[in-house]
Amino acid sequence: MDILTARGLVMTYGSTRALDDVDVTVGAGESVAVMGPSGSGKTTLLHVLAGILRPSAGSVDLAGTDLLALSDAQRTRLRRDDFGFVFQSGQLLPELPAEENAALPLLLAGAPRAAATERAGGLLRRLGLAGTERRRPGELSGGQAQRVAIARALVGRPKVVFADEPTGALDQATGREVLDLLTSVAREHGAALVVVTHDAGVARWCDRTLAMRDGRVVSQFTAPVGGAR
Ligand SMILES: Nc1ncnc2c1ncn2[C@@H]1O[C@H](COP(=O)(O)OP(=O)(O)OP(=O)(O)O)[C@@H](O)[C@H]1O
Repeated sequence: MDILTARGLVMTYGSTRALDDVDVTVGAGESVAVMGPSGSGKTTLLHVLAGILRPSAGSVDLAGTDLLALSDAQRTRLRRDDFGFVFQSGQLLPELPAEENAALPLLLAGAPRAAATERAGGLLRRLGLAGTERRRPGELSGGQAQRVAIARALVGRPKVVFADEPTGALDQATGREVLDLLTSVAREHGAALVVVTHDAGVARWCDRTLAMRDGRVVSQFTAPVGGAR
């Protein structure tokens, strides 16, 4: 079953066609890597799929809901409830311990603190961060901070997690570890994943890789069943 379906996406900035008639579908629980040279439209695609940017043309449907037909307030709520986000560098709140950073989406949605931090703590431990729950971001390594950001992206049980170069600020070995965890934990939680990355090795962990060039999807690769997982 497809959870996210985008058709005929066009995004123009003046004379630049950042997206040029892109069709994308993402299955429920599926992980999709988006690759391509700088300027090929990867971030624009991610932002349009996530309802952050409104395309010049085309449609985006999340499980039967037309994202572009929603009001700004409805779209903001849908983003909060159904989507999780991981950015290049975690964007954690420096004053809050790891556990509360990870619990933030639940706390902002009004969940009781004990239940929210318990769920966040469980995710942090699954991500190999047992013992760091009370540390603030400044006391974590880059790889640890990104794992807190992954916990935060998943804590609200989103349908789709969007990650834009989530390992761009990490060395390659740490980056691969984090990407491996991101894909496997998203899979365990039944969340689909759309991840923009420059790391060609990422295809090992994702179900499918889209290659972009000049605003178009020029090829797609499906990972061999049972691949390197
Ligand atoms: N806000 C904007 N205003 C004008 N042009 C933009 C804007 N955002 C993106 N573009 C242009 O759209 C094209 C696609 O940009 P995008 O950031 O999506 O590419 P990308 O593949 O993510 O690149 P990178 O790997 O460097 O992050 C580029 O030519 C870029 O200059």
